[in-house]
Amino acid sequence: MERAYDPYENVVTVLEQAMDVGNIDRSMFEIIKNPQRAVIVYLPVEMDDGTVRVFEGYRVQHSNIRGPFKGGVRYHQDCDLNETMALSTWMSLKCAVVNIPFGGAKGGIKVDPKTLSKQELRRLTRRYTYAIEPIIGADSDIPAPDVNTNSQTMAWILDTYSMLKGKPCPGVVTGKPVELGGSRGRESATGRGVVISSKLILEQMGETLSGVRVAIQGMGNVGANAARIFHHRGAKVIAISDISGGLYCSDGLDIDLISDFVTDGENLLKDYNAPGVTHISNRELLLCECDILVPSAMENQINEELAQKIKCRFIVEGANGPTTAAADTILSERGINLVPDVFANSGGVIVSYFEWVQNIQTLTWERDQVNEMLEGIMTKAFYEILKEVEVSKCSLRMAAYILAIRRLLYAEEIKGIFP
Ligand SMILES: NC(=O)C1=CN([C@@H]2O[C@H](COP(=O)(O)OP(=O)(O)OC[C@H]3O[C@@H](n4cnc5c(N)ncnc54)[C@H](OP(=O)(O)O)[C@@H]3O)[C@@H](O)[C@H]2O)C=CC1
Ligand SMILES: O=C(O)CCC(=O)C(=O)O
Repeated sequence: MERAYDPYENVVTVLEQAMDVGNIDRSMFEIIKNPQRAVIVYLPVEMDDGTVRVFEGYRVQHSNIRGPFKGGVRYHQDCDLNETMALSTWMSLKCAVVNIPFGGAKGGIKVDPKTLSKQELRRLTRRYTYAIEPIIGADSDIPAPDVNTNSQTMAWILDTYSMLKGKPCPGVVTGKPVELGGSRGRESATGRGVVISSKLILEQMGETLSGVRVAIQGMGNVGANAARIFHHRGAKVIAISDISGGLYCSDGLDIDLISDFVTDGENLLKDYNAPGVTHISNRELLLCECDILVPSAMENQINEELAQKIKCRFIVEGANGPTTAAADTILSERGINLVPDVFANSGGVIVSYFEWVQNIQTLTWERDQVNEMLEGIMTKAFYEILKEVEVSKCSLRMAAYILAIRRLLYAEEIKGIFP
């Protein structure tokens, strides 16, 4: 019988592969593999009808060796401890790849947020913050948005934490509203980073974004912002999707019109109609002929079976862990270039870093300055990854992992592992 996909098992497999390819001392593997702390919390919440439900939540702190723990909070019905462990590991790797002074963490609550009212979500978020308050803080662990959470969620976390501390603590979360100390450019940063990654990989082939055909799975924070920025930079977004299915137009979709249609969060793409636009399934989107495929929804979207059939030239991973380790090998054999999640979606945490720096120094920066600095950090990291590709004769994913693992282990070594 086929075993169910486990994201943590997947990231551990890739870590092992990278340590072998990079010739890294395997005796250090357990340090990289295991999170420093994994917390499960149970959250009693009063529903609007007066009943009480208890939700399960998590905060996994993978590593703070290079700086405070950092990573988003996800609300999803399939969220569990193993997924949160995988996501926290990816955060440590991501911050190390782009060389920002943060470690890695991730949080989540097992809940389908679409079944809760706004008031119920607020009470749930406040309960969760209360439960993890002892282990978060501007100098210890800094949450941010992830799937089904946003600047509003961060505002609730900020307010609850500040109430408990008896003072404003803006640096405890990033991705909050600009009016509460959020950074300009954070909302669109992950999508912008995906476009920067695409531009950088195309440049290696002597190409530009102009006219390239892009298919994007997921029309949330990452996918929608990436779609908009691709569109405005001259790429042709030919397919996009959300949970209800996808839209396809070989001449390019009108992303501005579609964004307006889905902006309030009420409308689904399945209800969008326009001349020349056809409805496709998420599977058809992943298999459509295009230059760049951007999975920006969930893990485990590109498996072995799909990897054999995918018809794109490049994959740029907007989501965390959308490609399984087995699929990765097949894509590599087929010569499909893949820009890995730990680099491609790092724009969010990079601008979160800028937000945190602004908060602790009581500064506010302009959007252009933020975007320019984001591009600078990503470009530098990309060339470091390319250098590692040459040295280790490996894929971009392997090179990014090798670079990150070496940085994490070097920090362990100079700190002195034992007290
Ligand atoms: N937000 C951020 O800054 C960052 C996010 N990421 C990663 O990017 C990915 C997306 O996150 P984000 O955009 O924030 O999340 P959002 O909740 O904003 O959006 C998720 C999108 O994916 C769609 N979706 C969910 N499940 C499926 C599915 N099975 N098939 C197709 N579409 C699906 C959702 O559709 P619907 O809305 O209809 O449910 C929605 O359009 C995640 O892997 C996340 O960890 C990585 C770095 C930073
Ligand atoms: O902005 C952040 O701190 C983290 C974003 C995130 O969760 C991620 O990169 O996966």
